[in-house]
Amino acid sequence: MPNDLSASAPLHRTTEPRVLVRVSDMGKQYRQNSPMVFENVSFDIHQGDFVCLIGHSGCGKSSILNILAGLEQPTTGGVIIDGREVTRPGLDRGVVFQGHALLPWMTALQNVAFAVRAREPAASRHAVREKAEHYLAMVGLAKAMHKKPFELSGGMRQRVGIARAFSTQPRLLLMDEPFGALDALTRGLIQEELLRICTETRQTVFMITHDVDEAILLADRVLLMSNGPSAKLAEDVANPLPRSRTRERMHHESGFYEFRNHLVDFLVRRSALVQSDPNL
Ligand SMILES: Nc1ncnc2c1ncn2[C@@H]1O[C@H](COP(=O)(O)OP(=O)(O)OP(=O)(O)O)[C@@H](O)[C@H]1O
Repeated sequence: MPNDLSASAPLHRTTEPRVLVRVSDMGKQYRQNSPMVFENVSFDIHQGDFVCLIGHSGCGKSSILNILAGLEQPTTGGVIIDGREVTRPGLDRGVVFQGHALLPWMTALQNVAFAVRAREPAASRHAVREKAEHYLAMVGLAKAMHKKPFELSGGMRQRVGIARAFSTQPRLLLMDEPFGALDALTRGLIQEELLRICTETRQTVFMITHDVDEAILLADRVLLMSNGPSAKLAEDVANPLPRSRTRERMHHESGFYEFRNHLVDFLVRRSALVQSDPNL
């Protein structure tokens, strides 16, 4: 099983893609005299990559995502996105959290249009509406766009959040357990939609998940964090399955069970051992 922190390019690529995100030697401590939550975290994300971050509760996954979003500052190290250091939130990054965070008094269309307007303040009303409609249709909500959040199911609300994030055409899409609150069937449907959209638009994504099968379906690479405090990025594993994977078929792909066992074994065993022996 690949386990190479220096070579972060996924398998199945012939030319080296452009580095979009560079995280260097990053660490976070929330209070003086408290332990570092995580430290020495370094990785690259290439243009068009879908990268998932997995680790046990409290190892600092959301903190890392919040630093990439510019919502938190790192204690050590930093993040460069497209040549610029991240110091604050920006429209070059779209964020989807577990809670949908939609504006409750606006319809789905108005919620997405609001984000499009923020990105393109000079665009005509017609252009903004067209774009918002396009992204809602992309997530299968063409017929529900005039509904307000309380009139939508949890899965539909999360789709609006995804449409809103895509509508600003971010360089980097950040997702913090976006499907954690959804039932398994809805989650599966949205996961496949997301993978299709990301492949079509070559969207670069950094996503946190607790779900190993979700990571296998979506991620080109899986980053594995050891347990905190002082958590480390222990492994950077390329997904051996081709991008054309689907939930239905991926179990039959060669390498599926080896990859899955590798990830599960990390979570149940190696994540706790990394502190004492980083070679495990
Ligand atoms: N704003 C904050 N102020 C102080 N401590 C914080 C803050 N945010 C996170 N922490 C602490 O940092 C540690 C890591 O939290 P974080 O949410 O990043 O972990 P996580 O891996 O995403 O956890 P989970 O999987 O449970 O969501 C925790 O001990 C948490 O209490």
